[in-house]
Amino acid sequence: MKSVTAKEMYNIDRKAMEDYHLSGVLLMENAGRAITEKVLKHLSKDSIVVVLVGAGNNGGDGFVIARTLANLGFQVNLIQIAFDQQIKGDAAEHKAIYLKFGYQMTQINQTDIYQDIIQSADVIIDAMLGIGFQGELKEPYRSIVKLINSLNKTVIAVDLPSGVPAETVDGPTLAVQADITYCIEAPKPSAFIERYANFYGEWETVEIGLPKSLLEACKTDVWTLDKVKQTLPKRDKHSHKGSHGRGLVIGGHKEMPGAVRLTATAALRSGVGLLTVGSTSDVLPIVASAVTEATYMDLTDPKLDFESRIQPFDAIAIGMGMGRSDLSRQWLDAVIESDKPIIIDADGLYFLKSHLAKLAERKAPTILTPHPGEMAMLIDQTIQYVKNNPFEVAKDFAKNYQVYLVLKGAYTIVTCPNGEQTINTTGNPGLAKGGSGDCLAGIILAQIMQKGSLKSSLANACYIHGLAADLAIEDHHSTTDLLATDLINFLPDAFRKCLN
Ligand SMILES: NC(=O)C1=CN([C@@H]2O[C@H](COP(=O)(O)OP(=O)(O)OC[C@H]3O[C@@H](n4cnc5c(N)ncnc54)[C@H](OP(=O)(O)O)[C@@H]3O)[C@@H](O)[C@H]2O)[C@@H](O)CC1
Ligand SMILES: [K+]
Repeated sequence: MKSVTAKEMYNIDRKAMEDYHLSGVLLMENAGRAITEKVLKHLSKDSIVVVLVGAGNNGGDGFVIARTLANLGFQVNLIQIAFDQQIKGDAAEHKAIYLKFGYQMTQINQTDIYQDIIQSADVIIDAMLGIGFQGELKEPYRSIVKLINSLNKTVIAVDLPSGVPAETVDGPTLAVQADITYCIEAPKPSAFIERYANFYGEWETVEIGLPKSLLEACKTDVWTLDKVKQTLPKRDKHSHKGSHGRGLVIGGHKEMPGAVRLTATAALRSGVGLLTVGSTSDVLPIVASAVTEATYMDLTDPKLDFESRIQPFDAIAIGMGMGRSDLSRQWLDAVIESDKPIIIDADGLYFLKSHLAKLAERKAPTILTPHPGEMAMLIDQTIQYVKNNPFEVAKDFAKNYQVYLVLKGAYTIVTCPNGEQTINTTGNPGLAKGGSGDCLAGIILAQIMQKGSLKSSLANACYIHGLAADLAIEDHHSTTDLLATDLINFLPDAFRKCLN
């Protein structure tokens, strides 16, 4: 599945019309009918349906939905939130068909009755504003949105909840609070941005007959189980431990020995061939007592030649619980100078700010795994700015510094140095705890050393991390009690689901 911006959607629409001779009226009919099909699940034969229709093509979809439902015998009230002269093009054609069928509508200037009609609804269909919405919501939409949100009705949004932009806009958000949104062909980026996502309620896509090749050409993938099944490498019968990568985890200090332990265990559970943990002499025994399958490297040993000791490894993850000592800064410097694929997390990101310019020159891939706070620190912005503009922030950063960026959040976004992005949809609020990120670093370390593209390895790692948490809360845990250790215990179930 793709996530498609408004600009991309308008382009697809235009090409569908120009190159494939699919008319706008036909696409609107398809959209309206596809959504009606879904709406039927929410109706009983006595339901009173109110369809709110705006001035643009989102409103055009509303005319088709109202006509189709009325034609099936449902009691439908259509309110046109626009003056007649504002309804143009394809929407006007469908309005004419609606009226030709003999169905009634209420006009926007009939203020005294339309509020009562909205209040009488069992189900409200919001076909007021879609991807053409820009800026701040204007009247009369503002008052209508407030009225809808004050009522306890089933609200179904067409393409987007009105008031939610396809992508971020500045200013406060006033939008329809939908129970479910039926997204035309693809969810728009705002479905994955914290400040807008809740307005969608649940969301599902509907197919309206646009050529698949046009959608597939869009750059942002919503990573689904199908994608994971297609791309997650299966182990070859003749493989040996050397075929699955030799990983090094560097981190931990005496006040935080658990982080590397989580990373190491997660890496081992995620398919790494051989794993070494490098840490301080006081941390190593604590980790070693819990992680039997790893080997260890004392990074505080004065005789250690760090540069030569990291040479045999295929990839390195650094930063988890590492602390901010001079020693850890030196480890990070050496790791950045190396020609190894590296994952920089947590305290490693703290030191990274002064090294950013070096990243673009690295010969091997660099993967950064910031949460929004760390991202904000790296770009001198507020956390809110990062959360409001995650796609743009991640893309600019990944392209500028030629890194793979895993921007963590409720929907973790993986961005490649060429700007391609994937959105993760697994995971739950149980992950909002110390230790979750350490596990993710371990899964990533293991996955990037397997076959397949780096983009799919990273997207799969995020998917499996979230899936383990989702499976953990199915029967055993809740989002309140879930610990990172529990997540690791559910990695076997997650892998089995993805590999079978
Ligand atoms: N292939 C596809 O994708 C297909 C897409 N289809 C559908 O078309 C939809 C896109 O239609 P669209 O381009 O006409 O825009 P739409 O969302 O109806 O909004 C335009 C209206 O909003 C108004 N308006 C804007 N900002 C506002 C504000 N702040 N406050 C208040 N009003 C504001 C603006 O008014 P204006 O600024 O012009 O005065 C104008 O009247 C899409 O989401 C999907 O549902 C399907 O039919 C078939 C194929
Ligand atoms: K809408």
